[in-house]
Amino acid sequence: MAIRQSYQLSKRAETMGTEKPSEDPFICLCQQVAHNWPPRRWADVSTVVAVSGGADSVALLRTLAALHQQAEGRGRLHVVHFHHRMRGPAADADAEFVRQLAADLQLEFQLGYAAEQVADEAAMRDMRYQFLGEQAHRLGARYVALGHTLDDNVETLLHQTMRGCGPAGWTGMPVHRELVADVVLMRPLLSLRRQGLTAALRQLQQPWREDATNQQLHWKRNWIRHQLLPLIESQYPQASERMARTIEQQAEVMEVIDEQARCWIEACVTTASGAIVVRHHAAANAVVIHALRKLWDQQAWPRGQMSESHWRAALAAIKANHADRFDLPGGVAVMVNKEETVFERSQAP
Ligand SMILES: Nc1ncnc2c1ncn2[C@@H]1O[C@H](COP(=O)(O)OP(=O)(O)OP(=O)(O)O)[C@@H](O)[C@H]1O
Repeated sequence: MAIRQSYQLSKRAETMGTEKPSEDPFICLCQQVAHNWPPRRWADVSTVVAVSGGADSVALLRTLAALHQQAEGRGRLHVVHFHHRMRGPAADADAEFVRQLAADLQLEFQLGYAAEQVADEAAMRDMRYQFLGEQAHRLGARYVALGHTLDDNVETLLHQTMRGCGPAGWTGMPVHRELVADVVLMRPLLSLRRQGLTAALRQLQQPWREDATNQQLHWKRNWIRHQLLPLIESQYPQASERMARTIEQQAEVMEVIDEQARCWIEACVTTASGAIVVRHHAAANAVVIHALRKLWDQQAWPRGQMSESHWRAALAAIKANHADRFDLPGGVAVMVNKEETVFERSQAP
């Protein structure tokens, strides 16, 4: 299988990089990815490709493998799968599927296991990212590539909006960011629709694994994917692409707010271990609330229980002109004086 695939890919590669979008779904996908992330930027350094076995990351792997082969780069592609120790035999089958796919593509394969079982999605993701970062360091890889698509970003936007996030929750996932020192996390498929990926895989006759949880509508994210978005798109064709553009614009707005928040902190805030002291000074509400979130993170104060109304209370304290005293979640005491507001966290979480 490896030889046949290699022949097919190099034959396809001859037509890649041409300006006109190909009608061949796989070549079209390769063109789009090469446009988003030109192989000359990554083919000479090593990349870890995070493959769950799902359609998106399988399409990512097939595409990067084809482009890498065409570019004849000096770097290596390493296929990495993380086994969460959840979902029993189905998870074993995912790992075996990815191992076999890597072997077919004649690529190196690394398998990691979660040290403990955790059901929480965010904790699972943290463990996975930690493993990916460790592997990238160990293998000397410059990039870790993930298979997130435009659909993932739009689903996140809807999810965050309905949970009442602030403006920071509308910025979506970035195309790239630092994962750990010297390793960049890349999302080469972030501007692409999922259906284009599955069309490419069908055309290649490349199977993928259906995640059992993807089929269960009790996870809210999957309800958004399978129920809500199709309903929205039945009335607003192209709604996903439009929402994706909104995400990009919102990310630009957040850059401005972030810069203003940085200046406001510099001008009005003094911090010490366990305390944030804010001299009263007018600034736009969005800037102050964003600055407070940044300050909470700098202090490593928990903000899981800080709802929008708590941030608003903190904002009102900073803008108040009378003495006051109250508590915020996470053991943060707020003391308002005439000139300044002090946020102090003395007790352990
Ligand atoms: N168990 C895993 N091992 C390695 N990489 C993973 C794993 N789970 C997710 N990823 C990476 O993170 C990306 C996003 O994960 P997410 O859970 O949203 O995707 P998925 O629905 O499981 O799979 P896919 O995106 O491959 O269809 C995947 O595209 C893949 O690159």
